[in-house]
Amino acid sequence: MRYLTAGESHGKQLTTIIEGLPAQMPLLREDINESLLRRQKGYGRGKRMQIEKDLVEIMSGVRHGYTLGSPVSLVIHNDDFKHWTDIMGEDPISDDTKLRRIVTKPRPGHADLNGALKYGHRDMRNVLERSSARETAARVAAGAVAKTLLRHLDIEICGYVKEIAGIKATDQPTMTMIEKVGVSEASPVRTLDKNVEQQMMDAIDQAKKDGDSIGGVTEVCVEGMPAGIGSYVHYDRKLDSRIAGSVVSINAFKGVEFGIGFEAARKNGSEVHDEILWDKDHGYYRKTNRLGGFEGGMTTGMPLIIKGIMKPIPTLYKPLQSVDIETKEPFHASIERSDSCAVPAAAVVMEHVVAFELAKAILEQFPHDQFPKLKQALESYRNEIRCF
Ligand SMILES: Cc1cc2nc3c(=O)[nH]c(=O)nc-3n(C[C@H](O)[C@H](O)[C@H](O)COP(=O)(O)O)c2cc1C
Ligand SMILES: C=C(O[C@@H]1CC(C(=O)O)=C[C@@H](OP(=O)(O)O)[C@H]1O)C(=O)O
Repeated sequence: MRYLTAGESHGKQLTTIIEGLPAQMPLLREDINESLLRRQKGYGRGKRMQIEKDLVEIMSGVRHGYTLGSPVSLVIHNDDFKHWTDIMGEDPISDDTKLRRIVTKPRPGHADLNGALKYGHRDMRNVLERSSARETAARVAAGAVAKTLLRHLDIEICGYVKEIAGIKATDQPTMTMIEKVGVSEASPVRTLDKNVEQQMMDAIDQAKKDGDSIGGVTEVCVEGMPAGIGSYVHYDRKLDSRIAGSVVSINAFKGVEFGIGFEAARKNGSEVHDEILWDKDHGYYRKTNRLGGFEGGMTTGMPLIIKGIMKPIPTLYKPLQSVDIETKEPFHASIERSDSCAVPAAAVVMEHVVAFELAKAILEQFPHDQFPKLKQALESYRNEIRCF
């Protein structure tokens, strides 16, 4: 299974095409919309999120609530496009640079300058429109389809905020806790401790007041993955490495940790590795889960615990210095709008990119064109490894 996305941030729409889904899998528009709406929430977002109301249109590959086995194509319309029709339309436009809103001032921390150098664009709008994190809406749509597949295989996944600007969530949530607490409309920074949540929101307010931005740490927890998904035989079949790649591919993500993560470098082996136990009901399991559910590029059957590290948003109201590519003069740009913190939204994005990698790995290991057969195959495998 794979997916592609297309679309510019202020263009007409975002498109996602997913290929390789089995037929006869239940899939509803609501499954995807719920994820899209969660991604739009989050304290610290800018004005753009007040313009957009992300809703998916399923254009192909689904009939009467079930997949057909043919490519699934999904569309999300950009409501902001109506303000950009001339600038983002496909028809030729006047040479008047003001009218075209040509971008010649690259923003530090964005793809602007490197993208311009690579593709030869003297108008960096041609870079920023695609490099924008608006594209993560299309990725969440793909991930929501993958999450639906996982859910029907009794695998649950959730992403939440672990840390914002150095303020840490105090709890280690389990799936039951996540379901109970959820992600509320008013304060989608997911932590059980209201006090910590308030501190995070205060830090976001302060950053905004200072014209600055902040980053943080997101975490994804997965329960129900059987042991032995992924492989140790080749670098590109190691599931932890694929997940790491997909997490770092999210805009502004600069690192990944599994389980205790970088802490492992400072501990002895006896404090890091997870001892193996067995009982009749559960089969093999671990006394601890410090390695976050991965060994040798494969799942261990324990919950997967994955952290993503997000840098602060690069566009600042108190802007950094840069150089105009036409005049070569230094400037301090003024900006119109930006998020000051997108960590809560990014936690939802991370949940969905991880979901896609997991669903893909399962389909590689149990290749079935019909979803009921995939479900059956996974169930037999679960029984097999329990008694192994
Ligand atoms: C959900 C989300 C929202 C974002 N919103 C903004 C934003 O409003 N302003 C901004 O400058 N960067 C924003 N970013 C980050 C930039 O898209 C990203 O830093 C930039 O494309 C450069 O990519 P890199 O940081 O991965 O190198 C956002 C990222 C995510 C995941
Ligand atoms: C549109 C989204 O995020 C955008 C990501 C983004 C960036 O530079 O990455 C910049 C902002 O967009 P704009 O320049 O239109 O204000 C964010 O709102 C979204 O998440 O759907």
